[in-house]
This record gives sequence, C-alpha cells and structure tokens, in this order.
Amino acid sequence: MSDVRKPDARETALEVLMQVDSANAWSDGGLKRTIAKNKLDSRDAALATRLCYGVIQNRMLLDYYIGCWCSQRPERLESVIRNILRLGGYQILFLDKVPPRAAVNEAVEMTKRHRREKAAGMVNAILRKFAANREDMPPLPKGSPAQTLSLRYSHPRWLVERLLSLIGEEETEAYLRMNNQVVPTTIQTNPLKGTPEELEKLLRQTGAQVEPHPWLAGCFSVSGTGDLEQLSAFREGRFTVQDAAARLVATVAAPAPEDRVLDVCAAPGGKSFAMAMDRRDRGQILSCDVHPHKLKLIDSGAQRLGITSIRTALADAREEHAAWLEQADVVVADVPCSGLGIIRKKPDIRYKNPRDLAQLPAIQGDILENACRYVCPGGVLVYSTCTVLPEENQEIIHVFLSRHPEFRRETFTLPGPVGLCDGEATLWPQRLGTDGFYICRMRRKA
Ligand SMILES: C[S@@+](CC[C@H](N)C(=O)[O-])C[C@H]1O[C@@H](n2cnc3c(N)ncnc32)[C@H](O)[C@@H]1O
Repeated sequence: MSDVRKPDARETALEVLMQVDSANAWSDGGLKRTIAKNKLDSRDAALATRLCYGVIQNRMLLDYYIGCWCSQRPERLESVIRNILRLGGYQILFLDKVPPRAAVNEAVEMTKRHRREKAAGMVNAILRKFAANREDMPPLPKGSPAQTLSLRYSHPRWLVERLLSLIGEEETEAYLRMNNQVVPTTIQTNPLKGTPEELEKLLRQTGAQVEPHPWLAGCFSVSGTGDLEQLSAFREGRFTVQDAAARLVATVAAPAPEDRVLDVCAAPGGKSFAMAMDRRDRGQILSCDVHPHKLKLIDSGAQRLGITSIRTALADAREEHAAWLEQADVVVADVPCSGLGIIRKKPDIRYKNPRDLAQLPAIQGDILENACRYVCPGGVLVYSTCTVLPEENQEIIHVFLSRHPEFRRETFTLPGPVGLCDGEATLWPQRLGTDGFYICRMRRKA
C-alpha cells in the first residue's frame, strides 16, 4: 500500500480476500491472523469478517454482475481490483447500513491507495452501475435449475446438482440460501463450572443476545457478542462453542460414567469435551489425532473447561495400536470429511476442489475399519461427519456393515424435532437449523 495509515475493516477484508485468491488460504484462519496483525477493535473485526464472508458467499454472483459492466472478464482483472469491486458490490447489494455512494467512494479511494490510479475510473463506473441498478440488477442468464441456483447462491454447479439429486429443488434452494445467511452461534454450558442460568445471566450482562436453544438442554443461541473467546465467561471455561448437530454426537455416543472412551479423530476436542461434560468428568477418554499441534488444542481446551478425564495421544486412526484392541466401551470416529454441512460457518468450503473430496471416502473407510477393532465385545462405535453426501456417510456404513457382521446399527433417540432414529441420522440445515451432519451408532456383538 502507498500510505501508512492503519488498515481498517475494509482494508483487512481486502487483504484476506487477496490471500484467499492467491494462496488458496482459508478465510477463517486468514481473518484471525490479519485482524490480529492489523490490531482491529471488536467492531472493525466484526465488519471485516462480515465483508470477507459476504464476498465469499456471493462471489460468483458478484463476478457475474461485475462482468455485465466491465469490458474485461472479472477473472482477468488484477486480484486487487477484482476484490475491491467485489467488496464494493457486496456492500451496495447486501449491506443496508452502508450508503451506496459511500461504498463507491471508499472503493475508489482504496484503488488509489493501492497505487492503481488508472483503474480508479473503471472501479467508479462499475460500482455506480451497481448502485444505480441496486433494485433491478441484470437478469441471470436463462438456464437449468442447477445453473440458476448455482449463480444466484454462488455455489459450484457440481454441488448444486448433487443436492438437487438428493433433496429436490425446493430444499436445495433453502439449503443454499441458508449457507449465505448469518447464523447465531450455539454454545453449551459447562456443568463443571456452573448452571445454564448462571451462564445466561453472565452473557446478558455483556450485552449479548442470548436465547435458550429451542431443543437442546443447557445450550444457547447467542449473537452480538463480538469475539466469544474474549469473554471472561469463555476464559473461565463456563461454556464451549459447538453447533447443535455436533453436540448430538456426544448424545448418540452416550458413554456411561465408567465407560472407557476412545475418540480417534478428536482435535480440537469438541466431541470429547461434550462427552466429558455430559458425564461430569467421570471415567476416561483417550482423545487422539494425527497432528501433534492439534493435540495441544485438546489439552488447552480441557484445561480451560476444568476437565481432567481426557488424555491425549498422537495416533493415525488408520494404523492399528495393538494395546488398544477391544479395550474401549465406546469408540467415536468423527472422521475428516468434505465439510459441506458447515458451509454456513466456513463459506469457502463450497469452492473446494471436488477431485480432492473424492479422496475422502477411502480415508474414512480405512479409519472406520481400523477403529472398529478397538471396540470391546458389546461396545459401541459411533461414526460421524459434518457433511451430507451419502458417499461419505451411508455408503461408508453400508460397506463397513457388509464386511463386519459382528456390528449392527442401533436405534437412538435425539431431542427435539429429530426424535427416533434407526441407527443413523442425516441432519440437514434447512430442516433443523443446525449444521449439516451425519451420525451413525453401531454396537458390536457381545
Ligand atoms: C472432523 S475433525 C474432528 C473434530 C473433533 N472430533 C471435534 O469435535 O472437535 C477431524 C479430525 O481428524 C484428524 N485426522 C485426519 N486424519 C486423521 C487420521 N488419519 N488419524 C487421526 N486423525 C486424523 C484431523 O486432524 C481433524 O482434527
């Protein structure tokens, strides 16, 4: 940049968007690092996050509109100009609080600050078109439902086509729309550090909006808190941040107080923590992960929450550990997956390369195949993912059960609208308001 003024929310969002463009970086990590580097206060941090996520959530649509008024194709523009246009276009179309003229002027100034004076006129002209046509933007090209939904909600066509084949047009549109909305955060009370009532009171004192979760005891939907991790209630370990669907994995695993639990893909620890809290820190949980730095997250999280029943171990869940064979009453395999169920929280997941995602079922199958050996006779095996694709879910289980007649699916009941499940449940965001998730419970013959 040409001048030395402190980067604000817009500059921070631009910096992160360019990192995402050039280094294929994840926006959540980029935001965390760049917000800290630029020393943004909580208001600017929230705005930078909204701008960055908003652009990613609407990137294909914004590029389409930019292309309507630009002599060059948006992908041919220099990254800094393309992202300044996206940021300006997003604010004009989606943020009521920013007057369109201010968004245009800010984008033009930004262009100049980045020493692209020659492009300032083009940025001005394109964004003025956005502002003038805000209520009546150019129509989307006529096409198949998949093409139209893909562009309207900025999700790649392959994903829209998969969803259409799974849940039909109406639900696909609801799912895509939901992925572009701001979602409240779900938190769970840590009963080791206090009651839900105490937590609710503490959170309200910070000015946050707090609503008891409609069907999860001890959980709340919160918004308006800024960075939750900065709250003293968080630092004191009074709650964990976990989506309702993820929390249900512990409900399905339901280890008894004395059960030995093995969590084979445990970092950063959310499901291990939920199980430990559910049984008031009794029994033992061995929480493993293949990445050493991630084990530290489990250790520090457990310490914050006052949990002493969790030990961590470095282990590749695909490799057999002889000492663990048939030693666990409950094994949880919350396997690495495409993450398509959590696009509403991590918007860039939608742009993952489907070729890379196609590698996952083999890994998931290998992990399950190995993890099942640790289940003691009569014990429970839980398999879960934060995705909704059958090839990472039901199809993995189908193959597994056909090879392992000593396991069978076991019925469980979930709270609220889900109710009784025949051994497995796919949780869909547009039906439940949760992340997209799959959970399967199996029992080994005694
Ligand atoms: C979906 S995340 C687990 C989330 C965790 N259960 C929680 O609730 O916080 C999947 C985890 O599996 C780990 N992982 C990936 N491949 C693995 C492997 N071969 N063995 C063990 N862990 C693995 C990743 O590092 C990641 O932390």
